[in-house]
Amino acid sequence: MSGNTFGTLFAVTNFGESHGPAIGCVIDGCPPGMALCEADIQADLDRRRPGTSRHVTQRNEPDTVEILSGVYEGKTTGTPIALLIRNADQRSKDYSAIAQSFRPGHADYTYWHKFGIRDPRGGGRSSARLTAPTVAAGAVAKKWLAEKYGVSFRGCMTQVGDLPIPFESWEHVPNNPFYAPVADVSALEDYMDALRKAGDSCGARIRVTASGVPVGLGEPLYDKLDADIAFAMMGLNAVKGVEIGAGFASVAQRGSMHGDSLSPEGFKSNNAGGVLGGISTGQDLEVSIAIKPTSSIITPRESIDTQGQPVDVVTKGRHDPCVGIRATPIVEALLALVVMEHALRQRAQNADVVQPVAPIAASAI
Ligand SMILES: C=C(O[C@@H]1CC(C(=O)O)=C[C@@H](OP(=O)(O)O)[C@H]1O)C(=O)O
Repeated sequence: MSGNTFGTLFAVTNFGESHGPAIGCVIDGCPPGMALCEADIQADLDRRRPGTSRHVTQRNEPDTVEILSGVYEGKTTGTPIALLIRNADQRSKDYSAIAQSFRPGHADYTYWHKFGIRDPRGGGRSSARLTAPTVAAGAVAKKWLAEKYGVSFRGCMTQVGDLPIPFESWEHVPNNPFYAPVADVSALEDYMDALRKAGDSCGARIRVTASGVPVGLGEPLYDKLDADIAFAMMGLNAVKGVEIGAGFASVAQRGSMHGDSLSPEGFKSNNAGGVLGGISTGQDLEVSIAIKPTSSIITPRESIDTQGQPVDVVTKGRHDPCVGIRATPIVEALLALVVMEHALRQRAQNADVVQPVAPIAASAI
């Protein structure tokens, strides 16, 4: 294994580089018989694609998906589904000045040492552009999970840099370029405009939830549902932290408060984030991630070149001052891939298990 395939039963192999001819993925293990067309996938790709506001990279990629295999007469056939997204707007000369040096905080340094060779154009394989195939695969998983179990996914930005974003309503999320759950995003716009002017970057916190997840998904020990969620999230570029449910706040909670009380009507809180003992409770899965500031910035920084000599690094080109702004659809897709994998496992092992007590309905909290 070389780290390019996610999942076993629903295995997604990602390929390509930011400035190569195309990027994409092959999904092996999608159940047959599901209606699937490009439009089902394109909607999520359009939510992630670059160049859609002044707050993100100005690289203009249509990110049009082509289904090359695995679908016949509009239905999945159970064979590998190959999804292709052509690169259309590369500007590789922006990278010539830093081809022989390392951007502080970037994978340039580790790729060079690991492989002894790297494609420096647009970050090559380490580019955030490689999140597009993840979103495409996630859209396929989301569709199957919605049709089979009624699972739905949504996410939002809850902090940009040092500016917390209060939660007002999910309704606002599709109406602004930040995926912020607030009606008025002027404070976020001002924050990002000032940051861009300063030639700097910032991090973000993203929340993602899955609703309607059946109780019982996950494994007791090494493949816990929450462990796999953390594994998936840490596989996303720039992620430095993952929280499930109350997360780090649970350190300061008392047991009398943290444990979610049960009633015949449902759970009374969701500190567990929808997972107990590595297995889904039927409540919403609640995940938050911390994304670091983008490493490609125009502010000069101290570094070294490939000969070990000191250099000042200035990154030219078209970059996201906050990669978190476009992260929400990616994080939803990753959660969908994890739930898909565990839903297929559960179907394989426990489809005939008779519940001694019917699972309680997910609470309305
Ligand atoms: C193109 C995308 O984002 C890119 C992510 C990226 C990086 O280094 O991660 C660098 C930039 O690429 P380039 O310099 O090649 O234009 C971004 O524009 C995308 O998300 O589709």
